[in-house]
Amino acid sequence: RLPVSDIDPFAMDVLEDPWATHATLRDAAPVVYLRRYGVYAMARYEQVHAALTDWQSFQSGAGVGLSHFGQEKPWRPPSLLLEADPPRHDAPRNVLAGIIGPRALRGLREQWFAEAERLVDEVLADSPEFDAVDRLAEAFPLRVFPDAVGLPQEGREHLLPYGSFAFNAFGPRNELVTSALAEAGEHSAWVNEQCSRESLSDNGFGSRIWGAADHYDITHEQAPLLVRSLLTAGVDTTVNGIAAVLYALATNPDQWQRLRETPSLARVAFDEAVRWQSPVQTFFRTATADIDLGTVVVPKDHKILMFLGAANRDPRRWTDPDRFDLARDPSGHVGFGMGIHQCIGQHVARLEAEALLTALTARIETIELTGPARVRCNNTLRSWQQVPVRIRAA
Ligand code: HEM
Ligand SMILES: O=C(O)c1ccc(C2CC2)cc1
Repeated sequence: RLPVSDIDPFAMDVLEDPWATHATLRDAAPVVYLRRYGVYAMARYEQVHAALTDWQSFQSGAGVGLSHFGQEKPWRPPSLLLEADPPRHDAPRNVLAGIIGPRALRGLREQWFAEAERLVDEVLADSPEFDAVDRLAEAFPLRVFPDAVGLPQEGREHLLPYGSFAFNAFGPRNELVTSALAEAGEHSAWVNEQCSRESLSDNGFGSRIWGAADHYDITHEQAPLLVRSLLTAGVDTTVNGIAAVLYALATNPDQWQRLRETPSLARVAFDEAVRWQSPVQTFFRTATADIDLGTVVVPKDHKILMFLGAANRDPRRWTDPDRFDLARDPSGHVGFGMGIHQCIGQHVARLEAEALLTALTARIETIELTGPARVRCNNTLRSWQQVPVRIRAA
């Protein structure tokens, strides 16, 4: 018998505090039918990992949101990576891998570390009490990433609201989407404009994408969409990943001290925060045929909702999963996905976080929460509105 649930994972109270709902879904069954949306949900690590690594049965080409692109027109032309399956997915993926992969980022390390030190020095020169989202989590990615892409200075304020809308748009057309529709057109127009060759400065990620088209690795028609992928996925994600690690450290003083003693744990701290908070909480797939999952057969063309955040806290996979613990080895988490679509920007994200955490551990003795942290509800992102902290300089 198919376990059915009336849970609404996109309800505001669940988006605000999803962890109990995740536990309910994990414990109900390996696969649960969500009657409200007519989709099949997976919240355990085993099933989520299996679906992420089986792109032939669980396709991305019909969209990775609730909407089925074969039944509804997408709000924007589909991504050539996120919303494409092999073979169409292959060349765009290889091109981006060569531009934002770990080797390609070596030239940015020194510059981003210096930029992080400058930013932390500025923050230290101000009040010891401040909002870590505003002054660090948003400020740092916006200082280094648009320049690395090669964007002009003006209009960058469109980036966060554009990303926020795009992540809301993967979910149902609830109030989070309808309330942002009016302004979405303006943000989208600006983003699309920045993807053209003439908008992008030389030697950035953007101009390198156009260069790949000159070498016939992709077509010139595809180039702007690859730049759009960077602008859509490259900002809100790192902002909320950094907010997550700052929240984790401010609420776990013992872990902050451990990081100060061993600053080389910075990258582990970031990945453990991505596991613990899962900035990207959910994604969908679409069944390419009837999929027999043992307890359930998912009919062809039905949507499957994968709870990455729930899988990352599954006690069947993780010891003491709800604890942020730098002694843990977080590798294998699905916070960056898994398989052929695994986050291609994870190295950019890790470098940003490592640069900022290194600057913070060198200059700050303690960091602690001075009030309740506030979540900004989003259909896909675990997004922080405010993380009020007090710091003591080293
Ligand atoms: C903490 C930061 C980040 C998180 C948590 C994150 C999470 C994810 C996840 C879960 C996926 C898999 C989507 C799927 O399987 O359908 C993904 C894919 C992707 N990410 Fe990230 N991401 C982050 C940062 C970035 C950055 C900084 C960039 C660009 C510079 C980026 C670009 C992409 C792209 C282009 C894909 C699609 C890859 C493909 O389909 O082959 N991401 N990301
Ligand atoms: O290619 C894109 O436009 C794209 C948009 C959003 C993401 C989320 C997973 C980080 C990834 C790619």
